[in-house]
Amino acid sequence: MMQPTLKRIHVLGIGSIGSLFAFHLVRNANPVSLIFKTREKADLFIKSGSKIGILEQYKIENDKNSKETAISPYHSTLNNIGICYQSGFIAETSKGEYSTEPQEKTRESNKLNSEQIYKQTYSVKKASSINTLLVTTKTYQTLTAIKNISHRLSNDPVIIILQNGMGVIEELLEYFLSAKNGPSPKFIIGTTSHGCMPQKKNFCFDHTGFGSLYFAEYEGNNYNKDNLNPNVKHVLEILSKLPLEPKIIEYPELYQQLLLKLAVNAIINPITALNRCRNGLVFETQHEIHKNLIPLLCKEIETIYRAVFKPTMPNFALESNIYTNTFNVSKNTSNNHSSMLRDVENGNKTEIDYINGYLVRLATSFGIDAKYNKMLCEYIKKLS
Ligand SMILES: CC(C)(CO)[C@@H](O)C(=O)[O-]
Repeated sequence: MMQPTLKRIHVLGIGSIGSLFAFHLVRNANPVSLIFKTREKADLFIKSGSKIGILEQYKIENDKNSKETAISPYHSTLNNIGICYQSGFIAETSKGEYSTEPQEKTRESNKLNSEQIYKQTYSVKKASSINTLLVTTKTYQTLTAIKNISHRLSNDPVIIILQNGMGVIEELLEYFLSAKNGPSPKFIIGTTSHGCMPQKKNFCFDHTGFGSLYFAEYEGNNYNKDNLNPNVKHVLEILSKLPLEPKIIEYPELYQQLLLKLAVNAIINPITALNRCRNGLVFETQHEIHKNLIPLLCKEIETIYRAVFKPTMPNFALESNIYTNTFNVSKNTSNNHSSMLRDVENGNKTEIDYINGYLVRLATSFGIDAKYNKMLCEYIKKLS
């Protein structure tokens, strides 16, 4: 069998989750390139030392019998010793340039613009083509971000999609199908409840909640579980070694995990954004209105999922299980500002169209009126 020709993993979307994964991929000895949106951002990364810092902040039980002590091989090295830095990344731009270490500084002329300063300061090289791409961008930015790097994709890249919300894979499939003679990627879809938040310091993050992590080959790849594509298999092997408790599963099970996570996000994200509160306060009594809304949302989501899975309803999709699962995530990530709250705080667009909006579209396709999800979409859009 032909050996996969995978070299470097490119990460698109250098936010909290992208950085957490890039950090652990490099610690596991995988070559990683970070694709920054702008030259300025790549420049800032290099000036900050070309490193990512992670502070493991999730609670570790000291009890010897506790399962949690076995979660990550990095506990002993990372926990209680403060932030841990990882270097060894290449910073790239979407155009396909990357910068090596600073050359002799020649910044004496203030007549130079930032582009010229950059060119004189760093040696800018042409970046390699992309075989393996980990996408952790915001859902609404993904299609544009992929279009911007499409000239750099190899003929048969493996694209891993790991983000909140749903609906992006459909957009990407449509794009790649319509681009004649373009690359024909194989997709891996992931979902995670690991909590990670940016610190004030550039490129430093708090890993605040040790959650779950699942990956599966996307079924639309003409998935055949007895004969996985060798490149996909190789990438799944790399992902399975991450110290974040990854589980490699089959797509139908992953689809359920995606819908489970979607339900969590459809409750925690808009409620934290509307109340400007941390995840841990979503179920607290001081937020009475939204406390009453949660059971209604759980019921509505159950109705939608019942239509999706008809005639066999999986347990996770029952109203009571959606409630319990969301409650647990809110407690496990209690100190987090949800991604939607952070978007609202920073004046950014939110992912509401790919979370509650996706549920509304799914409901409509079954003739269901998802009025509580619709209401949350309207409220959130007024904020951002
Ligand atoms: C799980 C979650 C709600 C934790 O903050 C996260 O998915 C988020 O912030 O969107």
